[in-house]
Amino acid sequence: MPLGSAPFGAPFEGWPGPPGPPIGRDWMGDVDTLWTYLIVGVVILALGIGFAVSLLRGRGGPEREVEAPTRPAPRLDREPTERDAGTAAPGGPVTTEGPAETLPPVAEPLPTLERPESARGRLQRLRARLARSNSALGKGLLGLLSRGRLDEEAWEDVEDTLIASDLGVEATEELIASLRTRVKVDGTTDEATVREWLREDLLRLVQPDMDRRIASSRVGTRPAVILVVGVNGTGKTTTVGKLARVLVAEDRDVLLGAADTFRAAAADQLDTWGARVGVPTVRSDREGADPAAVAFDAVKAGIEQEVDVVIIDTAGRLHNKVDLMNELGKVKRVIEKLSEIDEVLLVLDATTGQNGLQQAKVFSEAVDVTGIVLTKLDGTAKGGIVVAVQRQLGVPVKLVGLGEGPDDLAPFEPADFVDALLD
Ligand SMILES: Nc1nc2c(ncn2[C@@H]2O[C@H](COP(=O)(O)OP(=O)(O)OP(=O)(O)O)[C@@H](O)[C@H]2O)c(=O)[nH]1
Repeated sequence: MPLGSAPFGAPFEGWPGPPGPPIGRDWMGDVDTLWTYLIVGVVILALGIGFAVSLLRGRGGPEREVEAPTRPAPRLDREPTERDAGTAAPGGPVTTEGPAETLPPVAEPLPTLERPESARGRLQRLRARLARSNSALGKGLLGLLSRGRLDEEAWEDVEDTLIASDLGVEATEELIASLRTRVKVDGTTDEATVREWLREDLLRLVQPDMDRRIASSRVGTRPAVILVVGVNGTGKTTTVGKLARVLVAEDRDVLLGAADTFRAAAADQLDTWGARVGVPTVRSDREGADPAAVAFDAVKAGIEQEVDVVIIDTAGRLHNKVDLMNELGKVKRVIEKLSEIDEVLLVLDATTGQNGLQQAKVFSEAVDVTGIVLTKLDGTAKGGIVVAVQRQLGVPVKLVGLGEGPDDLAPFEPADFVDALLD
């Protein structure tokens, strides 16, 4: 068969041709060879295209992984904080549940953490506020006692000033009896001397020997647990936030529990306070969730994350006293399934006077109050409430709120307090 008439075409001129019998002698053999070349060519082409495509896709690889992670990141019930990234100082990074797995990097910028003011000396800084609002007590007493001859009318004025400061009847009578004796024995009304008497007597009434430390160190293998209670509006949530700052300034690793589920905004408020200093908040997304369950979760997280102290905010607004007390009792019982409660802080608004004392009585019936936080002492001339509430409950005032600023909560120091009253 002539070359040009080969049914499936012929090799180009000069094509050496495959080894074997000469072309054209066995056309069936030629066709087989042609098919072999064709198939090999197609396979090589396909492989080449496949390789090129995989190279191109390889360049876009990591971005695809971020867009479509194989498993969602473990969910935190809060905004991520610096601790989640493992960069916070005390206590190391917060761990989350679930098996260790490399997760895609979080692109969100980390919040800048604030450095709270050291707790020491805070009352000194805030002393002027205390002195300003309580000048009626200090200056009034000094003025009365050093004005010369003290007749019955003058002593009645002293008594009225003390009662008006919410010192309470019993403490007022004690103080007047002591002052009368000193005036009688000494016979002097020199202002410096009278100031010193008052200082001594007031300090004695404030009971400087009471233990005002706040449980904030780990107990064995578990964190200290602080429960914060009080009527709504007294400054409870604010106090929990400020207390977290006091403890962070003392290098404590803190975790907050938002068990005030009655008011949804309270959890957000707490979250914000915590995030500012890198402290995580355990909360529920559901308004009206069971506060005992949130408190339980918070203590559980605190144990797992090996923090130093868990502080739990509670609700203070319920339909009636019985509801409130039942709820607090339940929160307490449920926490105690995991841990003892080391501290129950009762927050009282110093401006509410007798009302505050009544609240103190009710709360102390439901939980064992171990310390009092007196808020809003900056806005009242009723510094005497410190004495009255300590006497009524037999527990110390441990902290005082002296303003709305984040570091306006100070450990209560009796001597500084009395000095401020007499400034
Ligand atoms: N002047 C002054 N204001 C304070 C002080 N402590 C708290 N406050 C203010 O009191 C108001 C009420 O505070 P919250 O912390 O929301 O009160 P709460 O007791 O948690 O109230 P609920 O969450 O409704 O139960 C806020 O405006 C605080 O800024 C303080 O020591 N001095």
